[in-house]
Amino acid sequence: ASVAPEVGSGTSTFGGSRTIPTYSSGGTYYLYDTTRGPSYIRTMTGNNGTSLPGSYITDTDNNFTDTAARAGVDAHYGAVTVYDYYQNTHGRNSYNGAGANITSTVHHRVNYNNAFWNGQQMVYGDGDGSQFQALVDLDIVAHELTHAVTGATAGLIYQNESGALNEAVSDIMAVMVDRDDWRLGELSYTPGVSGDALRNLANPPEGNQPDNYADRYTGSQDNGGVHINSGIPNKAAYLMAAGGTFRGVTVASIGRAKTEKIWYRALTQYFTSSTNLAGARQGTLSATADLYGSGGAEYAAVQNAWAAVGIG
Ligand SMILES: CCC(=O)Oc1c(C)cccc1C(=O)O
Ligand SMILES: [Ca+2]
Ligand SMILES: [Zn+2]
Repeated sequence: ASVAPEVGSGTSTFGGSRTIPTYSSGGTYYLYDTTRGPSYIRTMTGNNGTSLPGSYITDTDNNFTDTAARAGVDAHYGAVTVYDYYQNTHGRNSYNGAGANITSTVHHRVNYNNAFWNGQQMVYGDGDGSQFQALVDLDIVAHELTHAVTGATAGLIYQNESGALNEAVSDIMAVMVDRDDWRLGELSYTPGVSGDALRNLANPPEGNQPDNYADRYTGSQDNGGVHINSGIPNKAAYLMAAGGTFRGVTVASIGRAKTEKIWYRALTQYFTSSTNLAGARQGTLSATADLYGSGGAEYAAVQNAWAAVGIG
């Protein structure tokens, strides 16, 4: 058929190749998926300008190897991977739970060290080549799409403690999608330096974040420290999943699978727009009680994890 969904491939920014869903029409191939819940999941290029969504990324065959296509290949791979995570792990059909279409745009602006969800779509910069290379690491894609999930559910206000929780939810879901580690954005961050990451949920201070409530930032920078204080709930989530003794408190590991279920249920059933970090403790405890009861190892681990970071 000259118009059909296809399975294609493409070269990744980070080396190697990705298998990606594509669409062909009249011999032109597009980064465009029609095989999942949404009518489309599509990845566009901003051509290093500011207009959105920009233009389609195309190829004359089903193997996207052009250098200019690499960021698009990764963003597209990430978008469908994160879609599948929410559908398969949490039974959620797209960020709104009702199959909303997903658009991503890469090559936004010039040397842009940012990635964001603008309320309608995901947008990715190329980085300046020093602080970042293309910000299309799977962790980052999952972080951005989770901002959309949060926006469609709890709507956590993006400032002060509710904003730190908003950021933490995005980081926590991101490390559950990119399940190999507790680091965030390591492929995109500082291409000239190996072994570092944008943030590390196992050890937030590595990313200049606090890992306990007493050390929280109370200033006005960064919308009241949303990317700073997220280290506190991030550390709590890490302790729930991996366990450990921290600041004199021992937390028994409950594993990643239970931890992601607890946080997803807390986000979608208990968190509201004004939930602060004390409210995050309460919401995750309520979610744990719903899922596993309030007398078991899971509930104790959640209690201890928050206590270890100085909350509750
Ligand atoms: C892990 C992804 C991330 O933090 O993206 C951002 C960057 C790189 C700069 C500013 C804001 C964000 C964000 O999405 O919070
Ligand atoms: Ca990672
Ligand atoms: Zn964010």
